[in-house]
Amino acid sequence: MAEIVIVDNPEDGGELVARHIAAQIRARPEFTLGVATGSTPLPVYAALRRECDAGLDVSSVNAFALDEYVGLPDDHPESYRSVIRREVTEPLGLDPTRVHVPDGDEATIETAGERYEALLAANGGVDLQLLGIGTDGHVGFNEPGSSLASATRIKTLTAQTRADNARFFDSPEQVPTHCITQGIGTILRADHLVLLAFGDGKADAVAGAVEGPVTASVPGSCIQLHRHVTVVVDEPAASRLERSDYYRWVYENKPHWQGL
Ligand SMILES: N[C@@H]1[C@@H](O)[C@H](O)[C@@H](COP(=O)(O)O)O[C@@H]1O
Repeated sequence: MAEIVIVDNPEDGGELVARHIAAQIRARPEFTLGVATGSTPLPVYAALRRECDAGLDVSSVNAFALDEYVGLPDDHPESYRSVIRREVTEPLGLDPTRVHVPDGDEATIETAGERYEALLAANGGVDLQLLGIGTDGHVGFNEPGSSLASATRIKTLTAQTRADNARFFDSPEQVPTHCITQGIGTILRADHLVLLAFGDGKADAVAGAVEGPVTASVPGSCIQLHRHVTVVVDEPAASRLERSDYYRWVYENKPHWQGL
């Protein structure tokens, strides 16, 4: 079972996860962090930045992003390459040559998935993968129906995801129709998955992912197939979990020697 941690607010969730990541980096400086875009992981990055300001050395940390839009120029402010640079690489002071984002260039898109898989394999994989979840249950950009064994590849975004992400663009029509995303099979190869979700808009997706059947119709339910998963949610996002009292009890009675 995944460990479900119900926190008072996103900031506490960010602190908890960042403290764990910082400890891992201190133990092994060449740590590989799987980074995600979206608003959900921002409190983790903010807390990690405080760790860096307090002296955490991240010069050997590698980072791999989950996904990218197809067809946006690299320097478009909403390309995930730009978002990761602005929200992760620069504030944390990561070495940009160690930060990787799938290549969404249309001209070479046909081989981009294979190239990204090869890069991940050459790096030895991801140690800890941060995940948000879409309101439709997607992880990365694996929309409902994505194969649970999928590798990095091109996907067509759903109308729901395009509507959700329209807030980042001047108009809804500007949201790209296609993306390249690590597959669910790729994500499941990371050593530790940390899925975060905040707000009641995520309550159904969280309930489906944690307690629903494992199904390609709710890609987030893939976490049930992984041996080491931590789900960090606030009360509103946890509100549709049937066993939340049990999760709280488990967390409160966790042996002191067990980390995240
Ligand atoms: N591709 C990203 C996902 O990786 C992210 O987890 C999700 C939720 O975003 P947010 O955290 O802003 O709710 O939507 C985006 O479309």
